[in-house]
Amino acid sequence: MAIQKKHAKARLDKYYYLAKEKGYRARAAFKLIQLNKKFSFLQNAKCLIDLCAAPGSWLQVAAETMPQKSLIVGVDLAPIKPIPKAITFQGDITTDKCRATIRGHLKTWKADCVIHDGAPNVGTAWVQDAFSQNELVLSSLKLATEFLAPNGSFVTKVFRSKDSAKLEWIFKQLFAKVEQTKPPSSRNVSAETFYVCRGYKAPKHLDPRFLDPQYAFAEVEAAAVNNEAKVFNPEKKKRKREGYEEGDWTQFHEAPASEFIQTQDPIAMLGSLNRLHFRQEANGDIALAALDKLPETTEEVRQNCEDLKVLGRKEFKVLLRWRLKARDRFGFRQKKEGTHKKADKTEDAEGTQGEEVAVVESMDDEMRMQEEIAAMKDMQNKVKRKERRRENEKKQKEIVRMQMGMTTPSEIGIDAGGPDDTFHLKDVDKDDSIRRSIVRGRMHTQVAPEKPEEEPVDSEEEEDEDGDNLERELDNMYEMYNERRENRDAKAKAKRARLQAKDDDEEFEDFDKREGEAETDISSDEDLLEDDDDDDMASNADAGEGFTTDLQPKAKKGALSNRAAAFFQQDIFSGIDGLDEEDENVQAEKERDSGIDVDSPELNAAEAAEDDEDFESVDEDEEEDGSEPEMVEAGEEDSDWEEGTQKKASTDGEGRPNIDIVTAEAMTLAHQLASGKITKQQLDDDNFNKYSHRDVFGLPEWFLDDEGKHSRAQRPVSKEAAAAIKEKLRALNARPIKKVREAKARKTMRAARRLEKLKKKSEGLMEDGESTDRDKAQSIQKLMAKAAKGAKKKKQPVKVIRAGGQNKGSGRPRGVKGKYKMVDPRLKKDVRGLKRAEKRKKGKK
Ligand SMILES: C[S@@+](CC[C@H](N)C(=O)[O-])C[C@H]1O[C@@H](n2cnc3c(N)ncnc32)[C@H](O)[C@@H]1O
Repeated sequence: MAIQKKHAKARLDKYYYLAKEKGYRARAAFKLIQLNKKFSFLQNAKCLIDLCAAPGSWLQVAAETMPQKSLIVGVDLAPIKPIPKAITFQGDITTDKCRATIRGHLKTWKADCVIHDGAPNVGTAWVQDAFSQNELVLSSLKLATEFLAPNGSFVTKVFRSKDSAKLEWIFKQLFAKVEQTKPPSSRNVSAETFYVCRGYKAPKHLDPRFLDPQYAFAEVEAAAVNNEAKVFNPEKKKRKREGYEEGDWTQFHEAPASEFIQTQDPIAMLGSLNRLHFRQEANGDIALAALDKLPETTEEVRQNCEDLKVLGRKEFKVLLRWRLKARDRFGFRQKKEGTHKKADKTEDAEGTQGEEVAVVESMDDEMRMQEEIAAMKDMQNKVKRKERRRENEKKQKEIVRMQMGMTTPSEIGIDAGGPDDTFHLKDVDKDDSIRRSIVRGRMHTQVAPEKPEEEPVDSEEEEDEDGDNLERELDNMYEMYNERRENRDAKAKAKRARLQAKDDDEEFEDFDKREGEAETDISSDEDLLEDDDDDDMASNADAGEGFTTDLQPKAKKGALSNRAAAFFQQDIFSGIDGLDEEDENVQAEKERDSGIDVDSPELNAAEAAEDDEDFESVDEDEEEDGSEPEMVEAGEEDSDWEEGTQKKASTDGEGRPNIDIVTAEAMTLAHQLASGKITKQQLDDDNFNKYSHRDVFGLPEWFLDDEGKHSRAQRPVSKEAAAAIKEKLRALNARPIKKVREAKARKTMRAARRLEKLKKKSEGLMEDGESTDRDKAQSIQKLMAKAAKGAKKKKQPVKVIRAGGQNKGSGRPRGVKGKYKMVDPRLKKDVRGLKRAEKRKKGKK
């Protein structure tokens, strides 16, 4: 079964992004918002206690929803960064110390609301998690009973388990109204549910057992016990969720071994008892004494009787055989009842037909069958697992080999695909959205396999789950890495925003409608000019290219990316000097470029070959005779959009394409074409290289991102072309961007103001009749020196911060303003040492 990647992405759902946008510390904020929307417990609360409040999103919601001057107290094991209008402290809600601290903060107040979203150290066994979460709920309820005002509300998270019913029962004893709900922002996959308990009854006396987990969770009804399963399949232990039976408070049960011999239901005894004993009671049990002395009662039998709970199938069999033999000896083997009980062949052979042996023998049959089935299943799973592991290893090796340049991606595609490919590229081509997702490496895309897969067996599911977990972890880590990178680097952020926008068809349509309205997700001019290096594959998909055919010529493209071109077409840019100047320059360069006499058909071929380059062509033939392209590709709309804008942007008055060449490779290629060094046919042939049919299906995003950066066709670059492009870029970079120009203008303005001030002051000095000319000259000189000093802005020193301790993570270290530089502690010490040594050296000289 293919590993699904849906989980990692699914975790970053809309609430995650919404929380980020709204400034909440966790997406959990929406759970409280939604709970409060339904039950309105916050609006009128004047005092609230948030138990298990870190990182503090519930406190944030409470602070903004509750009336001004409310008292809000939050506690958690983890520290909580300060929140306006809330008092927070670190503590364990199960301790008396925490209770005392809350009491200290509340003083004489009573809480109108106690909210609890606690989760223990989740990640161990589910049952354990649920149990300790429920214990935490009881602890929070205990605090609630102490601090809640009569009629107050208690809102808590509960993990659904056999104990949740018990908890509900307890809530109902203490509150007038108890409602269970799961807000939409709580993930469906999560076992959590929320109880909103209103109208606290504030009983004068509360039996402490109510809030004691030992009692509280002990009275759950037991389910019917399946003794057969315990005996036939003792290795498969079921989770024990039943609790104690009414009136049966012990977990240990024993019976005399003689009872086991006499009983008609030996399975039930073996399934329910802990021990079969041979102990003689006061009155004496003759049967037991006889049994004790029987030669069949071997040491092995005795040992098995000691602890039935630890026995396996084999040992149970031994006991059941022993029972039959003993019954034989005592002479109470019974007639076989009914035909449904099969007699054991060996015993039948001895002529014991009609005797009671059915249970054991049928068990043997049953067990044999079960064993066989289990063995077969095991074998099957093992083979599958082995195959899968081998395939993964092979694929991994191939990837490494490919990274080392020892193989081609297409080889990997063939190997990984194998004869039973779960999908076909052509199918994917048919659906544009799927294709785009796949190109981005999103394997969880909804490619519906033609044949529904068989229901996987349990063990397989577990295995896949492991794989999924690993995959999810990797995805999360990659996502976190990307986030950190984006925080540091605005360019990366802009790039991501651009990619996301490209991914969204609606955005494209909208953009089209607006025809050049502002594109807000592009943050800097440089970004606009920069063309994506590493999203080539993605942009190919967006441009409507299929996986199976890449031969159709693409839409043309100018020096600026489409978005950049559209961006700069906005009215707001029309009056800006620099940008107009830029346009003129670009135009001038275009004219210079179009000096290369490139006729369109050749150009088309060149651009078809330049698959990975920033250089695309208009389909001249199509434009002239209006004929339809031979192949209608998926994603046609997008490419239409691209073509439309491109055509407008880059044809001159006479309908000839204006080609602006922005890369050295493209320049080299254009030169080769123009000078006849290369023909269209050769270009076509060149286009079939190891990069042209890259199979990206099933590859994770991080891998594709990296591949996109490095694994691409290397085109020849001539020295002249490189120099020409370099020159062009230099000219482009020489032009200051608007912000720089503005800053310079501000500086000039400030200097002019200072000069004006100086003038006024010196005029005043000159008019002073008492001072001599010399004094006046000196004063004016002083003023000028002062003004000159003021003009020189003090350069802010760069603070050197040691990494480690509190400054472990990314982002600005606490309490540091201005420029800073993070260094390795060792480095800092070493540099200091060097400086000291240098000083010493100088001193000696
Ligand atoms: C899901 S988080 C709470 C999120 C919080 N409601 C928010 O909106 O930010 C669960 C918290 O329970 C806390 N926790 C678990 N056991 C605790 C205990 N015994 N005492 C205090 N806090 C505890 C954990 O430290 C964790 O921060």
